Amino acid sequence: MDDEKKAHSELGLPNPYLNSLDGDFLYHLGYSSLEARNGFTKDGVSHSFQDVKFVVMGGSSGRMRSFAEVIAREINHPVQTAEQLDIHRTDRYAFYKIGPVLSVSHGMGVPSITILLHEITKLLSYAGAKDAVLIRIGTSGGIGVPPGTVVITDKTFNGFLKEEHELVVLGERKVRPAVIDQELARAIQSSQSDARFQTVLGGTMCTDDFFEGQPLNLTPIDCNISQGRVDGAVCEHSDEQKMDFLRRAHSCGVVNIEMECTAMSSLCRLTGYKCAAVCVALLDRLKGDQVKIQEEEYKSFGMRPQSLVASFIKSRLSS
Ligand SMILES: O=P(O)(O)O[C@@H]1C[C@H](O)[C@@H](CO)O1
Ligand SMILES: O=c1cc[nH]c(=O)[nH]1
Repeated sequence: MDDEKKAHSELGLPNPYLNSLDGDFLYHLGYSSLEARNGFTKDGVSHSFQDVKFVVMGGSSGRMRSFAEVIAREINHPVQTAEQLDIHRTDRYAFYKIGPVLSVSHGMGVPSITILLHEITKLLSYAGAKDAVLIRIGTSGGIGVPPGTVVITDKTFNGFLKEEHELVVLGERKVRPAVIDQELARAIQSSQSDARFQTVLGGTMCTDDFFEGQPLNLTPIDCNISQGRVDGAVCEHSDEQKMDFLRRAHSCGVVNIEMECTAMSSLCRLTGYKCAAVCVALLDRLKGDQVKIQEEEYKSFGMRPQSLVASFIKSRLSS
């Protein structure tokens, strides 16, 4: 085996340079490869990342704090308060460890989740937790599904309605396949224990903006409207163009729109980690753009992906 292939296979990540690093500091998480391998101490107690089986991620720090306490209760973890479960070292990402579960915030959009995914998959790989599963619990705009529906993603699309993720590396456009694990998506759906809400398996479109569209200007605007809202500070497309695009997306199987899924599915495919996206729809975009949801409803909708993923993790841990 040549040196490059050997380096790659030792860590299990597709980067031959990693093995020659003299220690790797995961700057945005605040942990080092040494701590990933050997464990770390918090409040005088030793912890390891080697036992991690699930990494649950979501945009906001409050949601991930809540999920830390939800999953602690579900799996009867000896420690149940967010303060005790909190292992954050930087203020970039909220970070909790609940036995075999990490609960981590990822911020909004592809750049923010991408940084987390690079660092968290290195952390898992250094720790030898190669079988860990990554699950995003989020909010989204539905297309043709009622608000409150929980969408478990079975296909991830970019704003061109392709199952691809695009990025610019060294001044060149790179296109990577963005495919998601079907068996995992179905297993999450079938683990639902709370029958008070609807779930659907369906396509999720990832965009680089909540309002207009992608920053890339590579195609005519009507091919690339993305979330296509007409209520941003700037809007250069018409409401009719928006509706045509949303209907076209729906006819391709897209049932919700968010801002992270193709980055996650394409990076996980390359790093070898299984991943899933479980997002509640806050509105039906075929009926409007404004998210006018009341606070109580927002809170209860936000708990749905948490409840579903907690049931899934509980069932996996007890099987
Ligand atoms: O996980 P969250 O609720 O942050 O996911 C969606 C996609 C964007 O990050 C954000 C836009 O409101 O919500
Ligand atoms: O419409 C929406 C709602 C939540 N998140 C999104 O990205 N879009």
